[in-house]
Amino acid sequence: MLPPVHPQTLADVSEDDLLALIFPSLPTNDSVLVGPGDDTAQLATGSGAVLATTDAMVLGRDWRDEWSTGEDVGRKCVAQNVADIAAMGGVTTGLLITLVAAPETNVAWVQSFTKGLVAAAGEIGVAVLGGDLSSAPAGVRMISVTALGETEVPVVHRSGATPGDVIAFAGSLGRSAAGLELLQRGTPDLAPELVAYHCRPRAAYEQGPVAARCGATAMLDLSDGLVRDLGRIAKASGVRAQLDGAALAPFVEALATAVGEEARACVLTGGEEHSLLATFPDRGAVPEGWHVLGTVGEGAGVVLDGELQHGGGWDHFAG
Ligand SMILES: Nc1ncnc2c1ncn2[C@@H]1O[C@H](COP(=O)(O)OP(=O)(O)O)[C@@H](O)[C@H]1O
Ligand SMILES: Cc1ncc(C[n+]2csc(CCOP(=O)(O)OP(=O)(O)O)c2C)c(N)n1
Ligand SMILES: [Mg+2]
Repeated sequence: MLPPVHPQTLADVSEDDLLALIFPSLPTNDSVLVGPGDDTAQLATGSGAVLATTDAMVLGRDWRDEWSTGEDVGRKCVAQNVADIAAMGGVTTGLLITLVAAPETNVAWVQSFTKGLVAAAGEIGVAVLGGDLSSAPAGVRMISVTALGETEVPVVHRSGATPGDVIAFAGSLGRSAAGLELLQRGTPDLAPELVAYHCRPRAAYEQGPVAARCGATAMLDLSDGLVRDLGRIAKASGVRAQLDGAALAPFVEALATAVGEEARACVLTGGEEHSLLATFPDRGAVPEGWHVLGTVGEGAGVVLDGELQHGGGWDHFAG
């Protein structure tokens, strides 16, 4: 349990004071040989190889304090990274958390962030191994999370799809983007469950290793939009990804009441969903609970009902 909410800003406390608030609640697991507090952490590995990934979140770009609580941000930064490990077929074992924040940041925000982080990591048995704190100019706050993981099965790359494969996903489509759209319109009450998914995504992490065991030929997690991310599989594999509009229709319809005409764009180009998208050698190999969306053919790019798809999706720099 975290101590009661703190009334001060970071300018009022020392780094050690702040760490003393954070450390007691951090989750651990059996792989942790040295946890937070020393110069590095030490993690035992069973498989002889480590999966490593990192993802950053920046105030104003990845979240707004009017829309997301500290707890939401804590949960989301875990989800983003754990989904990346799952997308290789792996299981996350530990996380390193860097918090860079302006001195005017409330200590209560850091406590709320830690609560979300601890909850999301603890629920899936992931240890928080340590991290770093740094100050920033006024108005700046960012989080960087590094996740470490392992896999008992060979990793699944983006590059293994071949013509004849089936495209499928586990999780949801367009819900995060629809939630963001409602926040931007100022009508979050129209579908609070979509807003909740945007603020606190929880991907089907456990399906990553399942897909790997079922022979997935390529896989990634949907962070920048279905068409853009599928295009990455197509490009890495040297194939054409063929989406079937009829297979996508129910996911578009499910969002139509909340966001109307935008529903299709949410499904095709919405980011931050963190569902797993994979290709399998045939329909029989697609695991239970996965939804088939199309097939892999010869050529390049992504087509929807035969029509080549251009642009859309999230890009930090090109917009
Ligand atoms: N600044 C960087 N230096 C080196 N490699 C990077 C950097 N940024 C991203 N990458 C690598 O580029 C690839 C694509 O990154 P990204 O789009 O962030 O992946 P993801 O959507 O899985 O988070 C990843 O393999 C990532 O490790
Ligand atoms: C205030 C705000 N504006 C816009 C967005 C939408 N947004 C921010 S990042 C992103 C996509 C992916 O993020 P990134 O951290 O680059 O994921 P990666 O591809 O590295 O996994 C999206 C759709 C948001 N979450 N919050
Ligand atoms: Mg990234």
